[in-house]
Amino acid sequence: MNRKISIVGVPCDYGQQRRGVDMGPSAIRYAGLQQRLVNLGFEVEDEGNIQVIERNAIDQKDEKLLNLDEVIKVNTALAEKVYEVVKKDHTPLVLGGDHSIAIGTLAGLSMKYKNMGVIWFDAHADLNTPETTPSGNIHGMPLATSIGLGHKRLTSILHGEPKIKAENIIIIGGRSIDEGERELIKTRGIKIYTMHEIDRLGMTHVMEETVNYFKQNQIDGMHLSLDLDALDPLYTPGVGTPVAGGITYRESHLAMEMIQESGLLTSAEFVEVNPILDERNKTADVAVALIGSLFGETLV
Ligand SMILES: NC(=[NH2+])NCCC[C@H](N)C(=O)O
Ligand SMILES: [Mn+2]
Ligand SMILES: [Mn+2]
Repeated sequence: MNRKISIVGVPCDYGQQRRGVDMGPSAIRYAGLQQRLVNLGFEVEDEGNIQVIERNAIDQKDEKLLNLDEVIKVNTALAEKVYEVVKKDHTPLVLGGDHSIAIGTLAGLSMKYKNMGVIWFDAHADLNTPETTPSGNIHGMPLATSIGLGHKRLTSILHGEPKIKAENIIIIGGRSIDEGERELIKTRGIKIYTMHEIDRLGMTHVMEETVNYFKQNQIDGMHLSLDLDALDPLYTPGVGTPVAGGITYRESHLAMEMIQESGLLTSAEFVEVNPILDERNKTADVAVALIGSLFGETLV
């Protein structure tokens, strides 16, 4: 990982229907992100926010994929930005916004990494397609999109190839998986550690297996996409789609520390922080604490 980090904010809430997640980047910055990274010895460049058109100005069209045009616009701009960041060899740290922004992040990263491993830390699998989505919300589709499944205009952002390989995905924390997603997990052989495996094996074992698996696959980069709803809502109440029975604060820190220890990490994104639903910025505080561990903070 390069010691120069580029922060990119994406104040996008078009991938789902609750307002407020567009304020995520601001809340995470406010929680002390930059100083935290500087204290760890990183050179930090805040690239500012991707421009997102004000939601009030858009009338909701009656469409199957909600706000498709806006999601495409944001993700195209983000993909180009992330590509710029990796071209100058900086480590991208992307702040959401809802999880639809992973479409742009992964597209940008795919320009540099051809065999990238992706850790999808999430209560959900985000593997829906226009055919299987129960909601029409594009934040439920970024993983499917990135392996080349879904609306052509989404899968062809930046280039027409799949952005990542299904066998290079590991979902951690899953506990709300839709029928169509289950099918894809089976047919595509996508690796997933649900809460069942986390309870049964323990987070240490899950992370050891994750790191070993990626080493076996000879990945050329590793991206962490962390949806704050992976944690139990007890710790991160400020999310739009909370699911009970999640990862604990301690387990999530351990996972971050073990990713850091692996030395494989090359980029990260933290998404779904919704300050309107939060309690005194608790969820953004957790995001920044996790980023601290991910980038090398230790207890002593
Ligand atoms: N990134 C998220 N929080 N995604 C939640 C997705 C929920 C549900 N599976 C859907 O497709 O609508
Ligand atoms: Mn989620
Ligand atoms: Mn998600």
